[in-house]
Amino acid sequence: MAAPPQFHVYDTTLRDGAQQEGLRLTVADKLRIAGYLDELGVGFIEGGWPGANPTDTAFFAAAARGELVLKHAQLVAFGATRRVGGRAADDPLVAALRDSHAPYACLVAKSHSRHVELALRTTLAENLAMVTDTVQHLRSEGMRVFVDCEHFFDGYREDPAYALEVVRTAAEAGAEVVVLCDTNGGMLPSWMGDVVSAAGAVGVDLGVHCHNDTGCAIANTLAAVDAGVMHVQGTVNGYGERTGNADLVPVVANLELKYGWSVLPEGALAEATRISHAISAVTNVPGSARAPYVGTSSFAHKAGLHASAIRVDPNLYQHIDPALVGNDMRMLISDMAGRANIQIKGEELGFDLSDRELAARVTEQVKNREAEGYSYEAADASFELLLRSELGELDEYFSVLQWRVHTHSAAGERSDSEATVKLRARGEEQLFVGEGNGPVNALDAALRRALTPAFPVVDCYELTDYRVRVLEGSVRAGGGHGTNAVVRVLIDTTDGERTWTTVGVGSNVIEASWEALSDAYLYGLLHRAAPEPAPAEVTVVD
Ligand SMILES: CC(=O)SCCNC(=O)CCNC(=O)[C@H](O)C(C)(C)COP(=O)(O)OP(=O)(O)OC[C@H]1O[C@@H](n2cnc3c(N)ncnc32)[C@H](O)[C@@H]1OP(=O)(O)O
Ligand SMILES: CC(=O)C(=O)O
Repeated sequence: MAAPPQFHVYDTTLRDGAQQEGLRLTVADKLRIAGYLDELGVGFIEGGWPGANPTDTAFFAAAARGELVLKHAQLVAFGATRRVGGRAADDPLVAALRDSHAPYACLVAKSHSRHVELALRTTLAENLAMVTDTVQHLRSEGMRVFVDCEHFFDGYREDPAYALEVVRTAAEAGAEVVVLCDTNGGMLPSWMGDVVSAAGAVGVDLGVHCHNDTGCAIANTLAAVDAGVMHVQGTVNGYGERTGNADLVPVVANLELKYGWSVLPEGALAEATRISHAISAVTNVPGSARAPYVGTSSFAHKAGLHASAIRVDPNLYQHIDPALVGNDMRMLISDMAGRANIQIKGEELGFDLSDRELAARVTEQVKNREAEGYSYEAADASFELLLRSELGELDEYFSVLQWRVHTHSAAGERSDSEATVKLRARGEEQLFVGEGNGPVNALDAALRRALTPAFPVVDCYELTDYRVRVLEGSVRAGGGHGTNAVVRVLIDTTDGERTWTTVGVGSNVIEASWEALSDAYLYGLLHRAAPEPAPAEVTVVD
């Protein structure tokens, strides 16, 4: 089934999305995001509210200067109907829409009689006059106009005749699409159809704009599509005021993949994951791992039974092929793994685990170690070390003979730490001391110094994240609690090109950190890009 020819996708990430708590966009951010939205292939990009704040005004000015070149999308300037009792032609915010140079304006208009009386503090007739005056004025200035009917669904439930009158007024004044807004986000999917159908009787193209306060924004948007709207609004990653707006990516993915409609340019949907993540990087709001279609967990499989079926056919436990949205299947290793998880993951890492007994042995090891507190799901690098060790393929790049760390602190002074690491690498015993502003930092410094003569590459390894979790009642702690509990440490390390995660478990944070740290160096050495030059001469310090 093809989408109706006039159907289009309208993005409001830069306007309603920016109304999210904690989200603050600069002009440069907005320009970058607009570029990504254009790559996604949306039909319209609502860039902000010119005249309402300097950033949005500057964004439209930058776009008009040619700093934003859109291949697919049309730029829309958002604003409101004119002030009560005034004239659209004299209204400074309406003037800012005209001056935005955007080809389209989208006007928010009140459509709920109680809002007109209480929030706008005017008559129902004056609100209609504000709609007519503003739409006609902008049309006469050459702009194309959409109207967002604020609180339409709540207004319809309370005073259907007035809500429909606002839709009719906007259409008669020249609005091309009248958008029904669930501003407070209180609707349910089964309530949408009747209301949209009633508005459909007006005879103008309708749109829908849903908020997620009932957790139903995407479902409500699709229910409105089923009832005949021709325009869907939403934001990438569901950004927006309170609980957010309808997340546009699952909306378009559902339309393309479930309805079979072509609503994006060919091939664009396969960029959805990259674009969603790229926009998260600009907004600095981490994307949800469980976001439909594009989350890092969207096609991650943990349960053993799932994995065993996936080994036969991945689609037995996936609703689509993840490649359709540019995502990947991931196999997780945990105490819920069965042989199949281990085999799939092992094969992914390049090992032959077809031997059932071998796979069963690794599975048992994983389960036992997870019971002690290890978490392989988050530490792929440690899983690979465990696997290599079980397969007898773990090269001993170094063996640690001894390590210790001291922390000195005096009242009122910053505490300093000193660590000593003694190890054997390339046949040489080395003893190095490292200092740091904490015991883990000192251990890292000592280990790095001890390894550098034999493996200079370690100098470029950098610890980028360090997470500690106290595991109350783990098997290893014998059910210990509080300060007697087992500690799990996860360390992310990078060599500038790839990043890997290792896990350590111990009865204290230093022991756990040491395990995660030394495994991080070992994994890095196993995967170093080029063979090391001949070991430098070793000088023993201490
Ligand atoms: C549902 C939505 O999310 S719509 C988008 C909402 N977004 C924003 O509000 C962000 C940008 N807003 C702003 O920067 C400011 O609110 C401005 C510049 C628009 C207005 O600021 P101020 O002039 O200081 O007014 P303030 O924000 O206190 O009140 C809004 C005014 O607009 C009026 N108003 C509200 N909706 C409308 C409307 N659809 N059409 C015309 N006027 C409206 C209110 O009645 C109020 O009027 P008053 O000044 O006579 O009391
Ligand atoms: C217009 C808009 O953002 C709303 O009604 O929610």
